[in-house]
Amino acid sequence: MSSVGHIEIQGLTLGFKNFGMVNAIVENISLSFSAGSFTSIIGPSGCGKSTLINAIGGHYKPITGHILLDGCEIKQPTADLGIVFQQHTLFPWKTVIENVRFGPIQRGIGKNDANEIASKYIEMVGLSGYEDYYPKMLSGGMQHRAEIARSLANKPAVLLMDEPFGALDAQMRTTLQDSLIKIWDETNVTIIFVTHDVEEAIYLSQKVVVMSRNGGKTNNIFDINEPFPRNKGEFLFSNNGRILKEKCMDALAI
Ligand SMILES: Nc1ncnc2c1ncn2[C@@H]1O[C@H](COP(=O)(O)OP(=O)(O)OP(=O)(O)O)[C@@H](O)[C@H]1O
Repeated sequence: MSSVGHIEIQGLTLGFKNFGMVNAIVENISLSFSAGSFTSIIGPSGCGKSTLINAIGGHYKPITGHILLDGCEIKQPTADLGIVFQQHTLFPWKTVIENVRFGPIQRGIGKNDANEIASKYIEMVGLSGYEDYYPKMLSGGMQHRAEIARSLANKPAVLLMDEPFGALDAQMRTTLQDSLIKIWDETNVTIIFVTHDVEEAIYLSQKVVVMSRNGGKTNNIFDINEPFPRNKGEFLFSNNGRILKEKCMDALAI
């Protein structure tokens, strides 16, 4: 079990100012993500999933309430909070290894050590041999792998993922899902994963949080008590898998 990466959300309200008025998106939610856990967040479009994940990443300030990482208030983005988005954010003018070692070098780590760190995570995501490729020379799935390696190279306590596999075809998605579970197992990082795909949420996570249409309420939280490693096909079509899927779909319809 990991000792770092515990996120605690207390009475959180998030919103945006429009014409001088604050429009609350997420209202008074409280949630806990234990250190080293894997949680998925699902919910209807526009309910505030991305807003919440960005706030956990230190990009939005709460209107009220608190977001704590291991007991300390999150006030700004830090290396402890890695974020992977659906859209690619790799530097196009840098190679894979230059992208991945960027964070460590920014943190003052020497080039040789940064290369070693980068190589470790490039290998972990299955991109060995592509170190000197530029992003445009990689497929969409490979770019996602490089993004994940770049986040992991900062040794974050928490990895926040906002629909990272949303734009990929089904086969690539399954491959990356399996890679992610392996990476989670190897790193013990806390993962908070936003997705539209109920099956993806159930397959990957220990817990699924369903946000509601109004005020992003999180009253429906389902524990996925299926041991890892999971067999995707078997689990999703098992009685347990089907019941969980139905429960999530019902909660989404509220
Ligand atoms: N920068 C912003 N300024 C004003 N309103 C915003 C801003 N960002 C998001 N919103 C609004 O906040 C609400 C929630 O958006 P958010 O992107 O968090 O939803 P979501 O659940 O992630 O949606 P989707 O599933 O479609 O990605 C939306 O109504 C959106 O218009």
